[in-house]
Amino acid sequence: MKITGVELRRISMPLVAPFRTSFGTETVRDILLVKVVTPEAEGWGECVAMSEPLYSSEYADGAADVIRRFLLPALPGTVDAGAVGRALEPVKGHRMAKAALETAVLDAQLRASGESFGAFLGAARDRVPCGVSVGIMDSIPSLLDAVQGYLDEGYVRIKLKIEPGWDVEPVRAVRERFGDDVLLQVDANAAYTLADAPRLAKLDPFDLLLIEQPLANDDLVQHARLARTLRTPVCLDESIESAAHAAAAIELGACSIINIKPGRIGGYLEARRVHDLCRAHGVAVWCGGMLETGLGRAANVALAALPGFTLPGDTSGSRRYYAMDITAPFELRDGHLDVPSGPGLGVEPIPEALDEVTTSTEWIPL
Ligand SMILES: O=C(O)CCC(=O)N[C@@H](C(=O)O)c1ccccc1
Repeated sequence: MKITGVELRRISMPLVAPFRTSFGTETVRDILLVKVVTPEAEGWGECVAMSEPLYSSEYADGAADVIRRFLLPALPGTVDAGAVGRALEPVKGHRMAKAALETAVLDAQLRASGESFGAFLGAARDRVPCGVSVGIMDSIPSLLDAVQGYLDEGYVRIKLKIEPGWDVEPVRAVRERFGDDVLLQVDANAAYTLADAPRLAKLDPFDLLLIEQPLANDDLVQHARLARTLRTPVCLDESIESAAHAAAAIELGACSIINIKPGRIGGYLEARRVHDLCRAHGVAVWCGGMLETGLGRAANVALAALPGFTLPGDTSGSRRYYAMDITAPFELRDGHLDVPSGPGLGVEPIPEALDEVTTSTEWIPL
């Protein structure tokens, strides 16, 4: 496709409630959107980088800068989405920025050809079961109220954020209140060290689906040592930034489940490669979330419909995070979200909603 130009747009999306993790509390999501304009169609990509480099080394201002100064100049005049990754290889890292640009090119291409994201990626289902991520709360009673509300909404899996001092007790309280049949998992966001292994082993009796990213992002060897001591399966998130990382983690026994977040991994094409690799090794995958708007959510729901996504993902309804989404809201139905079937992402930003949350736009002609 010949790219006429690219719009970098920043939006500020207030969360319906503070979302606390082991690395900070989000109250507003500052998001970089990338719009690729071609003669045939426009395409959208949502950069999942946070406003500060606390989840990973990337952050929204940095992503905009690297796209503006290095990624766009690296794109050939006419480009196919499958060639974007190769064209951007000389730039090291910046996977979330690359993912947003590649996704926007892919979306434009698919809108022009009339193919949906799900059909292109190889979706095997037309709806996906939805889990929900529950932040660290001020008290056990407020946690139980939140979990009750999400179960009432129909979520099929509960993920609890944990950190030292908020781990065994909240898990025990949820099990005691809601029973053993609720699908339950925890996410530490790298808040522990190997010295905490005895503490993490106290989670084993609660029959958790998994414990996500207990240790440091860059330490597969220690995760492998920890995995050998725990009964609860170890799942990696931040540690897996490519198919090569996934292969190394599987080889080392560092995890038995992987959370696939296309932005973290460098795009939906690499995410599919991780999916395919894991499926070949019998490693279950599920689709993670980064508080995406309906644009990123549409792409994630399409990805989550691939056959190897055998665990419910963090593909929640729009209202989990936003009172007003910038697209038509994703709404849970019987604990599932429908995979968009229209061309490309299958959703469009609603102009009025987008204008309301836009804090800056920048047009870059190519
Ligand atoms: O449902 C969602 O989109 C959020 C799921 C979630 O918990 N994301 C976590 C994570 O570590 O996976 C996160 C939150 C905020 C920022 C980055 C990551």
